[in-house]
Amino acid sequence: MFEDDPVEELPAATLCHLVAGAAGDEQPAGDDETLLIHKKRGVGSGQWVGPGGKVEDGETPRECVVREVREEVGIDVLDPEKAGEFVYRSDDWDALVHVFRATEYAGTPEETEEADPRWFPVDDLPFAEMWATDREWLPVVLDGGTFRGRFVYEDGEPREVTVETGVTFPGER
Ligand SMILES: Nc1nc2c([nH]c(=O)n2[C@H]2C[C@H](O)[C@@H](COP(=O)(O)OP(=O)(O)OP(=O)(O)O)O2)c(=O)[nH]1
Repeated sequence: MFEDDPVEELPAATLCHLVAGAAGDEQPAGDDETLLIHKKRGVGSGQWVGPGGKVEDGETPRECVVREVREEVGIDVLDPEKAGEFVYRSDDWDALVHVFRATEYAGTPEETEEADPRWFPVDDLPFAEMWATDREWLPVVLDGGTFRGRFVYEDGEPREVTVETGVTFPGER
């Protein structure tokens, strides 16, 4: 899928999708829920997204996602697992985005300068206020699956949407 795209030259970024059930004291009650943030600044501000951000020099994507979740909502994710990756291209920002799924965390999500966190039922997500193409892959990730994708936006609209599910990430957990 990335054959004609020099993805290794793109800046790397991450997203974390935390899925929690009714188990454990600090987990929300009821069926599975997932933590989204209402992003206050940066790429995608004003939308509901998974916490995450840009990978810094010398950092692995897994280290980045742990740091970004701590910075944005004040919790530690304990078991981030690679669940997907996609190329994102637009008029003003290109990236290779590594998507992680996690089920274990320590702490309580709190609002920060960057983000307002909220739990959503996994089957009732605010897609109208999310990136248009997230609906193509987020249900797969929340259901325990994997994907690879390529999304090209022009004038804020998706022009190219390609998703392959059931992929593997050799060398990743
Ligand atoms: N949900 C979703 N997130 C996306 C898409 N494309 C895309 O780049 N992102 C995410 C990946 C990163 O988490 C985020 C870009 O990084 P950021 O602006 O949050 O970076 P940062 O926290 O390091 O912030 P900053 O210091 O530059 O302000 O946008 C997309 O199509 N869907």
